[in-house]
Amino acid sequence: MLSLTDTVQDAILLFSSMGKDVLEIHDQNGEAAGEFSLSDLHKAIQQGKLNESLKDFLRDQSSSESIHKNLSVNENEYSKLLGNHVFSEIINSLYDGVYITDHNGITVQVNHAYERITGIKAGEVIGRHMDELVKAGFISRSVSVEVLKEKRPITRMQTIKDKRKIIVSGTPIFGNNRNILYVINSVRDITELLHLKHEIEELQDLKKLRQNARQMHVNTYDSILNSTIISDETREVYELAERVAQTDVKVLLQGETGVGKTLVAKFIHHKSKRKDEAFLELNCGALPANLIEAELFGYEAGAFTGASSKGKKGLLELAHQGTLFLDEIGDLPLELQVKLLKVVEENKYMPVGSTEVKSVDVRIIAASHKDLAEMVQNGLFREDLYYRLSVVPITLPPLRSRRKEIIPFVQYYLNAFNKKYQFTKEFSIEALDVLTEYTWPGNIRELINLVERLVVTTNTDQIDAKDLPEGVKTRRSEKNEESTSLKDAVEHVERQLITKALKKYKTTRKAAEALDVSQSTIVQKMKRWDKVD
Ligand SMILES: Nc1ncnc2c1ncn2[C@@H]1O[C@H](COP(=O)(O)OP(=O)(O)OP(=O)(O)O)[C@@H](O)[C@H]1O
Repeated sequence: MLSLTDTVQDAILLFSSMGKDVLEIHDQNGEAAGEFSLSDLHKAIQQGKLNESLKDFLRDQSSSESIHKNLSVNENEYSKLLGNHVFSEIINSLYDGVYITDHNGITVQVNHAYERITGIKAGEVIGRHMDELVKAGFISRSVSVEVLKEKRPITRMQTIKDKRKIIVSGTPIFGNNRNILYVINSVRDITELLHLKHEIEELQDLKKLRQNARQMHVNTYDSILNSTIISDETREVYELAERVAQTDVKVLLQGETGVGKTLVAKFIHHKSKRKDEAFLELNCGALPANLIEAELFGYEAGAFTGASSKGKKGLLELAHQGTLFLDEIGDLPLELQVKLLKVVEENKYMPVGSTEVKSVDVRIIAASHKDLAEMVQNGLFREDLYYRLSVVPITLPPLRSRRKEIIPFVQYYLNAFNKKYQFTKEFSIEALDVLTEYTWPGNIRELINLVERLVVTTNTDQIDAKDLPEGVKTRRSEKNEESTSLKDAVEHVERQLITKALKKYKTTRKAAEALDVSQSTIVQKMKRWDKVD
């Protein structure tokens, strides 16, 4: 499970996650090279050798053990010692907890550190048998009892109340005739250590994210799109958009509000042969039906009350040879859908109040945040129009499922607003953490607005988690229940386990063995994740 070059710290995490007492160590060829036990870990912690490699640590131990002698002492001397107040003072001055039981498993002494670490008072346990204390729920299992049974030193990692993790090492003290007189347990709280290790790892992840963010800024498109951030998570979308830009094929962009549909439409236009002609936009959800009709198809002079006496050109005509982007197409009333179908199928239409059929050469890109396929099923959107418009459907995922992009977006817009308002603000790591966890119902648009607001309203150079709006802070914890499907959650766990195993074993074959799955399962999953990334 471990390699010789791993450090003692790496072993702590593995012990904690695997719940084992002994872990195998492998050399660089994957061959078994020894074992690392909980009692080795305990020694390493006591000797402050957390950053030492397992190879160095085990080498040092074997040389020191060879000079270690087993002391055997008279029983009377011990019982005198235990009652002695100098001895009590000595053990009370230790930082680690000490718990002593006699040969029957009855508690005879505990020190202050033990009380501090476990919250259990000496008066509650002294004179009581360990089995009784396990039954009463003070501890989950007794290392002393195991030592008495097996007559050898034993070390265990345990979880006590408040989910604190402790490491307990029990050592038997033998009398002259090799019978056990006492068991001395030393107890160390390693919760803090584990915590620190997690924090270090999280910081490293964050650092990597920031580096990626920098690379992504370089990786932008030119001209109008030089502010487009294209991450691994959206690269496929933009690559597809670039391919379809070469032809006039109809594209339907789908995704929640603010995910970047308009930007992709502009991107297609600017990558197409129409790039020097107009790109016009109509939000079908923003106007009543009659006005949409007038806007889109134009009207003849005097076509309706209030119409301009000169008539008006419609967007279709104005976008001739260019691109017309119809946003929120799902809101287009059914009667106008018929008219649009004629444009899409024949490139022909009639302005309002006119009998003249006009021809037009325009590329139409439609977008919707509603599920058009479902609308078709419910009779709210024409099926023929749906199929005509969605020859190439492109779906933009919500920001909450493109988490790797959040920090790059935040940093990018932070720079932009710092420049605009002449500030040099920065986000604290905690604030970035909260922003990464947030659900972003308004997606990138919401993120841009929030960053601008924070840059302008905070009065220190560092924007901290406490400066974020309440909604952002509270919606983070709801996120998992709200937006993670069971499938996503399972995939997330699978991915974590496989990544960890690959890191450890280096080859898919060995990782597969460790996880008890076939090698092809791992390879297939990795291929799928590669695509998603
Ligand atoms: N990849 C990107 N890089 C940088 N900014 C982006 C990116 N994608 C979107 N944005 C910005 O996010 C904001 C919202 O994007 P956009 O207007 O394209 O979303 P939308 O999906 O069309 O929203 P709606 O459905 O509400 O019209 C815009 O300011 C846009 O410039």
